[in-house]
Amino acid sequence: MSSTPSFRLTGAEVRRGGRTLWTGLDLDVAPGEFVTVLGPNGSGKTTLLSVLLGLLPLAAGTCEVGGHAPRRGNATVGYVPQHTNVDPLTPLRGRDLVGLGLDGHRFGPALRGRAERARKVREALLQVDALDLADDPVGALSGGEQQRLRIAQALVGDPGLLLADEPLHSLDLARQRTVVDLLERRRREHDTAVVLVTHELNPVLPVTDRVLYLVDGQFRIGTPDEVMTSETLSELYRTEVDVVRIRDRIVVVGAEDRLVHTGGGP
Ligand SMILES: Nc1ncnc2c1ncn2[C@@H]1O[C@H](COP(=O)(O)OP(=O)(O)OP(=O)(O)O)[C@@H](O)[C@H]1O
Repeated sequence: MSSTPSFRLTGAEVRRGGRTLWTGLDLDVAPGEFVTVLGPNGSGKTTLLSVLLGLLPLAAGTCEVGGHAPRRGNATVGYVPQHTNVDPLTPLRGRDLVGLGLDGHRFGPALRGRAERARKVREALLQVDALDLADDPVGALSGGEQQRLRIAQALVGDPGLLLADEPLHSLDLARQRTVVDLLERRRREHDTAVVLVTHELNPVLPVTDRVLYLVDGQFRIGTPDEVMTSETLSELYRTEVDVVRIRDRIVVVGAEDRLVHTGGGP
């Protein structure tokens, strides 16, 4: 395993709309590590991804991605944005959407030819079990089908770091498992670090190395066993929260108006 972290945040602080979302965040993520980011709406989970994508400067501290300052269009970073449905009239086929993952990183012109490009797109489609969607108009696909294409788009550039914002959204349980297995294989076989933002911990619990839990400017980082305890979450939420383990699932009770990752999952 390489000694350069996939990314490193040191004393990181982010402000948005005049509000400090979090401050003093130190986080080194190793290649191949799987980090799950949890927290209520507005706690700054997506904002963390924006920082790593070079879209938002820190208000304080430092951020390095692969040993360098984050920058837009970094070919080594794959991104699955938060889900929005594609306009039904968008004239894109499945394979075109996936191919944008190459063009967006300016890989397109460097590829030897159309055959090589087509091979990469096909490989990415295969990885998400979506080869049958290659020629379908994207706007006519279901939310879940579009989501699988987006994941293929993020993988087509062969990223060393994959940032995924609620990638299980609108997938049924079988597809959720397919995607989680895919991400797990990706990090194991290619050493791709994965940062996954979600409201549903349980589907990714078996593959999660560490949890970053953000609440109202406070955060905790650690293994799921370290972070997902009644004591730690009660501290974070500043109210009594119970964390209960039922078989291999974790259920959080006591802050239902703010917690949305209770229940659900396989
Ligand atoms: N472009 C922006 N300008 C100003 N404030 C913003 C901007 N984008 C997000 N914010 C604010 O930053 C805060 C954090 O947003 P962010 O999207 O990171 O939260 P989140 O934890 O991902 O939430 P959710 O679970 O709802 O997706 C919110 O209060 C949001 O309103």
